Amino acid sequence: MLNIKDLTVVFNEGTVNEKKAIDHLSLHLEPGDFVTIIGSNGAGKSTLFGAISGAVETKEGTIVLDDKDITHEKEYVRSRTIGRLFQDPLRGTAPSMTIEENLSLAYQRGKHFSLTPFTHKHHDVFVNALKDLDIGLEDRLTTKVGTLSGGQRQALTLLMATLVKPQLLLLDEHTAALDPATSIKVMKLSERIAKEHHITTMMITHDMEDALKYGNRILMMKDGKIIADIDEETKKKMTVEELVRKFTETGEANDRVLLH
Ligand SMILES: Nc1ncnc2c1ncn2[C@@H]1O[C@H](COP(=O)(O)OP(=O)(O)OP(=O)(O)O)[C@@H](O)[C@H]1O
Repeated sequence: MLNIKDLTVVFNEGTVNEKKAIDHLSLHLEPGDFVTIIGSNGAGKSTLFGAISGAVETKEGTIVLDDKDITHEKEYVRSRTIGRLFQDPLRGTAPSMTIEENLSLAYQRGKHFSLTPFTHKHHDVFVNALKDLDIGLEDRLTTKVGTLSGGQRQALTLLMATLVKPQLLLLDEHTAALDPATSIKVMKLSERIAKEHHITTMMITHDMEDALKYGNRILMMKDGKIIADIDEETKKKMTVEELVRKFTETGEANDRVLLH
């Protein structure tokens, strides 16, 4: 479903600040894969998401999603089929608009007509989707999103990214800024939504326990390359300590490697 071949991304090319952030990286994902991505600061994890979502330019290589070459497709076009969540819960929702207005915008994504007035049919879709989130937002459709907590906002962003099923969901440390209990809730929600709708998902995390607990494959990155690719069977048998040891052996451990 996702096929990345020989991908290279270079920042500030030809200057003293030139940086090869992704270095001839190749990767193949199957439909429904949930891949966790680990690697220390500067390994190139977010840049990889940037290249896939079109936020950063690809210098070399190809990115093919469901048989379509999207390597040089504009970011706004890709955003119709690729959902992306960031660490900051303030990104991804419009604070001065209500929950219903935000969901309406998300619902129109990928459709070629402009905004239509909210209908009762849409209203029911939103209420049911919010009920399913189970965080008490279903009775608050007219609440302005800016007044929600970080966790509620991130859960809403997740819902918005998946209301119309994306081809690919990119989660970039999307629970890192939340308190531990809320983080677990949003993480479980992400896993459930991905599973129920069979959404191919890539998730960056610095939490080794989460990297093991969620998904069916782990990728370890260093210097813009994938240096370890752990399959489902190996992952199932692996302990957090073993994963941390593997991480340490590569010289990748730093103070952002979290153990609970
Ligand atoms: N817009 C940019 N301009 C110049 N250099 C950049 C830019 N974005 C990232 N880089 C550099 O590219 C390298 C990879 O950065 P990236 O943010 O992808 O790493 P990361 O693995 O996501 O790190 P972290 O865990 O800290 O988020 C780093 O050396 C970073 O400084």
